[in-house]
Amino acid sequence: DADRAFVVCTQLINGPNLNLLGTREPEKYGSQTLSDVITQCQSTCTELGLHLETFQSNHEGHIIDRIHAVLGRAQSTFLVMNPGAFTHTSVAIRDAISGVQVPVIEVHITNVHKREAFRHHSYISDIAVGVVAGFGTYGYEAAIRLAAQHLLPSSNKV
Ligand SMILES: O=C(O)[C@]1(O)C=C(c2cccc(Sc3ccccc3)c2)[C@@H](O)[C@H](O)C1
Repeated sequence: DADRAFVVCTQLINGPNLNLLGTREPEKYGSQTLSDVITQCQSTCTELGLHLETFQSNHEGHIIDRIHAVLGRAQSTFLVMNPGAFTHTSVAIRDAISGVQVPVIEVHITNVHKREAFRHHSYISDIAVGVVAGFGTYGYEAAIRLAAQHLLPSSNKV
């Protein structure tokens, strides 16, 4: 029916070093690999009737190209993004997000506000819908569920 035509796409974007997730510092970043995170996100998206596309890069420009590319991929898209260290450095990624005008939920595995001072500022947070930080890799699933509740037209028809 008409509702089924409404495709909502979750774009999961991970930044530098996150390809190595789960291989070191489990006390900080947990023991799940990025592949485990993607599997969990796919399961959550399937449960919520969302499409999922995933991307990870250690290169700022490639992340920017991916942000540009999400335009026109679906009738409705939102970004779940862990920019990694680019969170604290990249005006260019901020500008790319502003340019595409797609809602973003910023995710951090660690609570960046409990870490070094240079991690306390984000170039993304004030243009994001919201931020999930400090809940480990569950933060990704939480962000998808929050997006489904807060960003998508209400699915309960009266
Ligand atoms: O907490 C995060 O998710 C964060 O975005 C992730 C970061 C980060 C930093 C180094 C490595 C990794 S990923 C990783 C984890 C364990 C072993 C190897 C790589 C993420 C930080 O740069 C950020 O300040 C915070």
